[in-house]
Amino acid sequence: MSHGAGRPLGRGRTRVQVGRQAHEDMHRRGGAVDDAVGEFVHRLRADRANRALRLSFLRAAGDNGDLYLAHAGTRCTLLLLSTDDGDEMRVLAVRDGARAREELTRLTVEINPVSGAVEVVDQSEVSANVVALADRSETAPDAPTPEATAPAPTSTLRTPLFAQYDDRTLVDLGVVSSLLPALRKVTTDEQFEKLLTHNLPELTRDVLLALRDRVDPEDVQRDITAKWRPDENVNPHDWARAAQRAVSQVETDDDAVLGALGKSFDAWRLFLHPEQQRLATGDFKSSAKVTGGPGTGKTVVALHRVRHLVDRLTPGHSRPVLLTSYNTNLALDLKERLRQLGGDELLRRVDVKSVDALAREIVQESRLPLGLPMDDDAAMNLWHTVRTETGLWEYDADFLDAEFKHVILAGGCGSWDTYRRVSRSGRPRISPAQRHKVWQLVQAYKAHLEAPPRQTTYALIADRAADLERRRMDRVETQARYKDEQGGRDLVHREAGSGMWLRPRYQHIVVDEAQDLSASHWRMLRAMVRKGPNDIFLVGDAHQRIYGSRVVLSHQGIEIRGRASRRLTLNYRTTRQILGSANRLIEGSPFDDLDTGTDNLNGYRSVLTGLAPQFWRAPDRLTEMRAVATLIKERHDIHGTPYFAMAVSVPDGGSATEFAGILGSEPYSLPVVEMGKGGVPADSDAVRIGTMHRFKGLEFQRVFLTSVGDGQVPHQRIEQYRLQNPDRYRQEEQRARSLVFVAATRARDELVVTWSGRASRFLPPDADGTAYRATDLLRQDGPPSGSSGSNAA
Ligand SMILES: Nc1ncnc2c1ncn2[C@@H]1O[C@H](COP(=O)(O)OP(=O)(O)OP(=O)(O)O)[C@@H](O)[C@H]1O
Repeated sequence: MSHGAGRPLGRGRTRVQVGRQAHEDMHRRGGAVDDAVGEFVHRLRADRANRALRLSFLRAAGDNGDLYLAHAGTRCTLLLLSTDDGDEMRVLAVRDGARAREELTRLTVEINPVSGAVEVVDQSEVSANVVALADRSETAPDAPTPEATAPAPTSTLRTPLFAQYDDRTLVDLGVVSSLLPALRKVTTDEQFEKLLTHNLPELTRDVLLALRDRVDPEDVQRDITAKWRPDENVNPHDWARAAQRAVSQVETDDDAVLGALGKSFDAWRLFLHPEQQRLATGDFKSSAKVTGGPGTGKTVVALHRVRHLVDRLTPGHSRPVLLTSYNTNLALDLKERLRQLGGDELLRRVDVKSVDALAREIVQESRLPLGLPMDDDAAMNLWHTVRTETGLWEYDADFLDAEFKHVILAGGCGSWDTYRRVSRSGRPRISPAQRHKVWQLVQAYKAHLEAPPRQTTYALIADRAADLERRRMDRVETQARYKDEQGGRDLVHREAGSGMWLRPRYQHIVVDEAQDLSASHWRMLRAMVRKGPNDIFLVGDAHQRIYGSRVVLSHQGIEIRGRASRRLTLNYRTTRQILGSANRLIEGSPFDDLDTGTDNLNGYRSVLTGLAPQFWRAPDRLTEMRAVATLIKERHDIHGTPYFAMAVSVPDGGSATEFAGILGSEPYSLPVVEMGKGGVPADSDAVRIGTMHRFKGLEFQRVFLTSVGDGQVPHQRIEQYRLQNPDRYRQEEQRARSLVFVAATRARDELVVTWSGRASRFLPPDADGTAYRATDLLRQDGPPSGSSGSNAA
């Protein structure tokens, strides 16, 4: 049935949604288009009959939907889907310029039978691009492509890239059917890359990339397609239902849509992957855990989870939800991102703080003598002092510190007798006699801390806080039992003398970067929330563990069962090229799943494509630093990258100062800022310089991973353990790999790796031979380093 002028649109308010592809159209076109669409949506909501909107009927979509074109200011034209007689409208695509109307008219719009999403494809533009490339290779068969320098056979002789999959298979996997004619013409990787530059539906893009990487269709079905299936059957002709189904769209109310149409556009505020959405809004019998490689949106899920939990609270003024993380600067970052998601209203119901800050507050609140907390460096120095005083040189400070935190405190070892028996699984082996010596060292360490002026460490504070919270929770539970025995009468209890209400400290706890928390932290958190549905929700990745040691959550009373443990695999931050190099850093090493199992990065992938990482080799350190300065200056001056979007990672604090000195002085004079514990002011337009530790959880457009030389990464001091203590050696090596992995995966668009002397063994074996030479870069007549250049990764 067709409607000459569409179903009549009565007056009245309309619910307006903006689809993901339309958002991407806007994002690609920039701020003015965002503003124009925002203004249009605002007016459409108020009255769809407003003539100034210049809505014109285009064609019917199935039996219960209509497509309209509309003008948003003078800047752009929109394609809209109207259902329910105009009560529901969805912006499907946005174009600007003189040919906008024509471009929108020729779009194919269909309901994807797998996901139920309304999807848009510009068939003619896609075909034209693909065909143009095919023609080029026919007329110039010898022209080298980036992938192949051998003469290319003409396209007529080539087999289409996806020939082995029939149409049915592709559509069943989720590929939008209107793309198939163009897809069948794709015979080279170059054409495929071109196809990917189009604003394709997310599922289609992901499936095609997986098939191109030779992933078995059955695995694609399980790992990708299945995650997009809604809980109901999809009717690909029911446009009204499809419009309501808002696949992966988490904000459906209009104010939220409008709010996001500003200049601070961030897709994650509006659209989650269906798997992310399921996790953020799921109902779990007890705790839940989300793992996944860097950039898979774990933090995004954690933030949405917080909002979901807050939305379900009864109104009040308290803060019953805790959002916590290991680092102070990350906690600050989380607070800011939470504000972006739900404004001050959301923040008012949430405590956002680092675990150590929280532990400190608990101990302070108890009024027990706390002692002055030492920072990590001072705590480490104290181990050096104790070793010197006792003459027990056999154990280094790193080992002792870890043994103290991860065995003695984690195991609640208050006496030699308990330490003698405690399990040390996962720790380097030591004999019973050695264990005794370690115990002596620990006693000396504690004696130092207790001597006036009393001092303490964050590990001890967390341990003390965990005990205090455990006792508090015991009392809460005793009172609850008493209340039950009294027939459920609502007793108002107060802690004798303290004036504090006796109730669990939080209703829900959400933890980011969970892999770095210690056993004491988990004990404390466990005791802050009553065991029950949705108590603790944690996100983390053992591949990125750079502080703590393995903690088995179930041993800390945190139970995660069946479907409450999920892994995210789609990276939204880093290009496939960068990810490929980063993944090689940790390939083959075993990692845990934060519980009793193991984890891996199977299926971990990115749908973003970009440059291969660049490798630069320098004969000495000064040349390396000058090369980095030159590259940064060029990215800024020629490619327009703001300074704040670039970061330089260094192995230690001393190198940070050294780099800052060279970059900041003549002839480069670049604005630089060192990344400290408290982060960096967001508005300072300066290149960030920091140790790899500081890069955790952050992201930058371009990352310069420096000093990745032999003896520096991993540090040569670990060589002493190679023969003498192989367990320790493995641990140190794994941590060093994780650290470089974390730093490398912060890069969004470009990763530049530099070193002086010989390359680190973590880099590809031919790195020294294939890397660019920093000396060429610094020669007056040397070649430019072009951020579009690439070399072997
Ligand atoms: N569904 C989504 N749509 C668009 N962008 C997303 C989505 N999910 C995450 N992102 C973006 O991907 C990037 C990485 O997200 P996030 O920081 O949550 O990842 P993560 O898994 O916590 O990473 P890491 O472990 O490396 O800290 C961010 O830029 C975020 O905005």
